[in-house]
Amino acid sequence: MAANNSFQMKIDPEENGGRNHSFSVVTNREVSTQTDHSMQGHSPRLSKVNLFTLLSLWMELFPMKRVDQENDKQVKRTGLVIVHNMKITGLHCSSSELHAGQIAVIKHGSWLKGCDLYFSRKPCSSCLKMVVNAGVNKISYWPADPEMSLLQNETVSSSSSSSPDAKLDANAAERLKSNSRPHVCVLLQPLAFNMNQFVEETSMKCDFLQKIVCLDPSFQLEEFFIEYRKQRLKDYEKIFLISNEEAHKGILMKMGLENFCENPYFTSLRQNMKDLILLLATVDSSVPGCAGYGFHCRDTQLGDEDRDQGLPQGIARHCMVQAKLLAYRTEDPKTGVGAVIWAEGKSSNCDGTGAMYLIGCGYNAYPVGSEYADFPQMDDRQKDREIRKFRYIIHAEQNAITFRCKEIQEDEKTMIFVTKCPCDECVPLIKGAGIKQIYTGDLDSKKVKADISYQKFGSLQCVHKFTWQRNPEASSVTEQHTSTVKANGFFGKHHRDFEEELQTSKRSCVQEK
Ligand SMILES: Nc1ccn([C@H]2C[C@H](O)[C@@H](COP(=O)(O)OP(=O)(O)OP(=O)(O)O)O2)c(=O)n1
Repeated sequence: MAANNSFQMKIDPEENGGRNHSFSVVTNREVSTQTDHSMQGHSPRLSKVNLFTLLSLWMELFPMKRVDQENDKQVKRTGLVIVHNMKITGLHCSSSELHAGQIAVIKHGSWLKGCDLYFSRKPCSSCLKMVVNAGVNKISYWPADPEMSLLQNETVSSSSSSSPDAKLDANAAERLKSNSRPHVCVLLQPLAFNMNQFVEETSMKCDFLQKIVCLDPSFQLEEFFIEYRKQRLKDYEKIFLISNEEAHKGILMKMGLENFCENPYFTSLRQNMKDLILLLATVDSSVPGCAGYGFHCRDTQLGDEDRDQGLPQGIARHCMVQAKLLAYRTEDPKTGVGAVIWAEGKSSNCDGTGAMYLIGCGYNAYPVGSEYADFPQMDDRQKDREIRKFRYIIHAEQNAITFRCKEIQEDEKTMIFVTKCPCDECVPLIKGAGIKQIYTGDLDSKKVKADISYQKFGSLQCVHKFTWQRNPEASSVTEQHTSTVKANGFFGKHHRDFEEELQTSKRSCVQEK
């Protein structure tokens, strides 16, 4: 068994006849919707499995109201990604009243049949039995402290270890795992070679940070970025990694993952986890939640009421980071773009995302089913227009609209978050689809290139544009940065407090002066 579950081995649980294996690790097994191949010679890209895992972690951090944080301390907040036919059909997180698995059952019901579920924590037995019953295909979870926390915790009555209930729950979950039809496992893949370095470089060059540089030439980009990421990394390691290795092994044992406790598997497991956490912290830092910048509406035609329809900055940033993660699945050899569409329902619902629910998401890629080298890949620098990529690549927004999992309702607020300014091909699509708000960067706005131009965005009417820009009410970025680092203010705060502070203090839409 130990050899079969080797961390270094390429394991296909289905081929192994091992649907019920206690765990499996898939290494170097790329799963793609579109061009199903490794794109040698191109920038490294995220595997689907890692993208879903990262999104599940990120969903755990969806900005929440303070009251939700006072939840039962034994139950950890959990993020969840629901995938059907390798396409994301749900992004959720637990709320003060409901666990992520319960929300999945409420929101998706029998549509869960055949889906793969990625949890940011091993779900408790109550959730596990319901999603197993719904006929899901696969359940993957992040191998740290489970939803029903097994960590020693001062808030838990038993002082020496986890509570008896948590232990009973771990045993029941283990039994459900072993006796159930779906494959319940830990799916983590090593990142592509140089992936973290690539993400760091592209994050610093991204439209959001570059806009700050454009508007404030004294902005110390690198210094700011490194410091901001350091803090995010510290926060996320605290949430998603068990710092004490022995405690981590103890939890893995209790979750039935004893084979992960042996070396070299344990070291590899932790390294994979740390690499993914670093990637998350880096991507998060490319849309920084301070420095006086945010998504603001500068449409002078709008009244105050319309401008106030914007999302709290913490939520807007959160959705943009989702889009940024998606962009690292791009098939464009040069420019990765991600898009995610959310809608706000009429009333707040049971989900940790409040009234917001996912409509669809995507990244720029060649048409579904195409193979690498089926289509041209060159850009404008190539004189021969025949071999340029632009007429072949499907844009992030186009994929998000095409493969949406829910319909866009005329009477609801639907919002698209896209990591790059929508081009002239996409602007009419977004408007025609009934999307009411666009959150994006406008660095490329008004640009005209030979095969792609960004002229229509500026004059787009009837869709509110929330572009990344300086909040006119905030002090300069340099002042803020210096004072925050010196005073250890924002930087020293826990991410959620920080998000909350942003939400309450700065409502988004502020007219550019
Ligand atoms: N809102 C947008 C904007 C662009 N794209 C995609 C379509 C192409 O895959 C790629 C084009 O990006 P650029 O306009 O930046 O063109 P290049 O990739 O050639 O880069 P540049 O001209 O900046 O060097 O991005 C997208 O999906 N959604």
